Amino acid sequence: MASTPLSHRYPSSLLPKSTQPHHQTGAKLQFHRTTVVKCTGTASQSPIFDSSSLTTANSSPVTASSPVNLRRPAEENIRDEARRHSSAHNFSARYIPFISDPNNAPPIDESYSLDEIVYRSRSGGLLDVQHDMTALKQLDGKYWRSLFDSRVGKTTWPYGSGVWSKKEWVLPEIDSDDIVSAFEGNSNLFWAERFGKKFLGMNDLWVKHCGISHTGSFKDLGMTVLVSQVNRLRKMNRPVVGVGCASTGDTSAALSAYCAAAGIPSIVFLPANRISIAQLVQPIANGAFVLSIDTDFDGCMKLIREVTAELPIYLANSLNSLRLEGQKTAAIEILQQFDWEVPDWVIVPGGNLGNIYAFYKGFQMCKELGLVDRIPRLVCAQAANANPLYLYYKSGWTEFNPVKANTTFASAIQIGDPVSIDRAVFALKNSNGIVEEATEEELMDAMALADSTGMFICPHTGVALSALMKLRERGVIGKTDRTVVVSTAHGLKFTQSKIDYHSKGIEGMACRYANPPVEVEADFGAVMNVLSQYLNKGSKS
Ligand SMILES: Cc1ncc(COP(=O)(O)O)c(C=O)c1O
Ligand SMILES: N[C@@H](CCOP(=O)(O)O)C(=O)O
Repeated sequence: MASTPLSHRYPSSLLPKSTQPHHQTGAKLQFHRTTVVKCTGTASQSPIFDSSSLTTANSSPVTASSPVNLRRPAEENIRDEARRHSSAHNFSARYIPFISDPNNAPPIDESYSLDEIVYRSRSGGLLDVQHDMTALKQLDGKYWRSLFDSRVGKTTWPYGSGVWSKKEWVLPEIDSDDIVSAFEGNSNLFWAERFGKKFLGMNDLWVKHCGISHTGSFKDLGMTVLVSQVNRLRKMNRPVVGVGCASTGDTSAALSAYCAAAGIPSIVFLPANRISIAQLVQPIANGAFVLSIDTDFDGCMKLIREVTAELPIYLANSLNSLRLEGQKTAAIEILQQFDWEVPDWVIVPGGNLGNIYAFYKGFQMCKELGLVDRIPRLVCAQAANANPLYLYYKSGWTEFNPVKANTTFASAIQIGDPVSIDRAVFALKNSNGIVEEATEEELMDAMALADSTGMFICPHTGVALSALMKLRERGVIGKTDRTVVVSTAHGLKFTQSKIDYHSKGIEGMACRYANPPVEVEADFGAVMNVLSQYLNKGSKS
């Protein structure tokens, strides 16, 4: 646990501004609570939801007959407006030790306020954010579904974000004023019609495009939560001089962007020459302090853990369970996008393994709170060059050994010693899950095939699609099974790998689906020749 007395050693310019009036510095927090929710029943009966209100999610009741003022006063911005509509609830959350075997767990006598700076339990294990489920259960599944549905696609602060539209389940106690958001989430759930039909004989295949996002990856979902909490801690005058992470390129991009938006210093440790140029330039452009270190991701992770134990730099990797609270909203969003029908399978590419647990947690919370009656089966897909979870799974969960991760085109999951291994195993065991792997050729071919049907995916999504292809081939995933593949980053971050593939420039790889450009003279006849050759081949459907 990082402690605070180091603060006096740091320049005051790096320390947070003075305490805001609405915060206390102790563990118990004070909010603008006007009423306490005691009701059960549906959303329309609750003080935090009014179905007749066009500006839903306000606490001030607006009935169908009330005059509804659709525009806020000109001098007000959306934060001011949110301040006027302070929510009323009694929801809360805290850190507890992560329990991998609830049947054999001792009673929990250890917990921490989310306002404490703590990443590990007393025994050195992982932590988990535990919500007050009793309070959340005072409202039924129908209520939560209506509330979340009412907030989609609006500009109401902060609910216009796909993450903060589920605020009560994420960080219930944070003041909306402290939230740092780019209205992330609400990402497209793409019906992969042509890919599904052509290559898999499937008609109900979907790709959740989490990478079509503010910084181009799913990391935005977790980072808005973490940076918002840091913003709050700094307003509480906690000595957080900056926020730091080790990264394979996406966590660093998200961290630097959200910190820049909030005016908080960010420090990123990157493995030298192991991330794409697009990912490298993101933190540079956003003003982060960028260290390019001559080691791999696991080496960077070790260093950042040591550094954050010494200095008041807040750790932003998914070891910090706050991140997963944001990431889990992608699972809730998938259910929402299917009108609360549960898909059969969800396939997630895995590296440091926080995300697979976040998906499990999101689905499980929806089940526990009555929004749905089951959860999907989860598949975690790894690159064969960085496959410690796959090997563990294949051993029948008997022996886990970290590996030395080899170079992979799926560079963001080149991780050999995943921090969240216990969380991932828990998620897979409790969802009747499966682990698959993909070789470099398999993942690059899958990416090329997906792109040829109109997507533009990253190699990690290629890993997930390749896992799907194998599971279809073996008949594990059926033709008509509703299946969601989670796309984790934007393909534009990984153009070099696509260039290498399409120019057939990868040693030892056939690049069977390469589509290189044809060089031709600036001459009508020459152009006509190549066109007629192309057209005679017949356009492949
Ligand atoms: C693009 C991309 N896909 C997948 C992953 C894997 O996520 P996780 O580390 O949570 O397993 C990462 C990061 O690790 C990533 O950046
Ligand atoms: N792919 C990640 C690796 C670190 O994962 P995290 O979720 O633990 O931060 C990255 O982009 O850095």
